[in-house]
Amino acid sequence: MQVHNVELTISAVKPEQYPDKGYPEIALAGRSNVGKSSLINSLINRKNYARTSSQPGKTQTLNFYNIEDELYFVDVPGYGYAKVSQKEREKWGRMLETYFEKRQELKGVISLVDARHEPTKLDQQMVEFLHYYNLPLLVVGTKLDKIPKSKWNKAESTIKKTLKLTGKDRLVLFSAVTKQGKEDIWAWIEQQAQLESGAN
Ligand SMILES: Nc1nc2c(ncn2[C@@H]2O[C@H](COP(=O)(O)OP(=O)(O)OP(=O)(O)O)[C@@H](O)[C@H]2O)c(=O)[nH]1
Repeated sequence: MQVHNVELTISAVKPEQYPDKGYPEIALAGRSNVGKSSLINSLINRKNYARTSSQPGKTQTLNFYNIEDELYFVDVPGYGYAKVSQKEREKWGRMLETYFEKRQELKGVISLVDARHEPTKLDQQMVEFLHYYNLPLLVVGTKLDKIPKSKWNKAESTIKKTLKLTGKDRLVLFSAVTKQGKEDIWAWIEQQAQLESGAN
């Protein structure tokens, strides 16, 4: 997709605030600092649209980005930030459950993991949760430029094995620096959202 127009429609905390346009939605989830804002910025060809932060886990809202009046990217707040209280964490869990369980417009979830390391317990729990709701899943292994090419296969198999990915799930390794993987990610998004494909 050629992205020219992007707009942060709403930062929502409850379903009444979700947009009502009916566009397909692709959610992006991952632990704090995994590279989610960088991926979103790469996908929409912007340098700094989605905020890349040095304060991990700040956002506790679902941020709906309107992409070309065709779909929404839904930026799910990062998990695994130690300084968040138990109460905040429960609130976050309930917000996600409500969204993932009930949202008809949700067509797929991109779950980000750091390709340099074995996925964490929280990464595993997120994938279990998405499997439970039977949501189409694309796992993106980030920061690929930080791994030597000779270790890419190993990184892939570690992610697949640790997250117990099934034949239905997809895995793409990605770098926000080299943009490797970007086209495959867009192809998956267009397929899930049933958009016509086009060069980006
Ligand atoms: N080398 C390299 N660095 C990356 C890549 N992606 C992200 N980073 C860096 O990793 C750090 C975190 O990236 P963000 O995109 O802000 O991560 P985030 O997941 O949005 O973080 P939160 O805002 O805390 O949720 C930043 O310093 C980025 O520059 C990548 O593909 N390669």
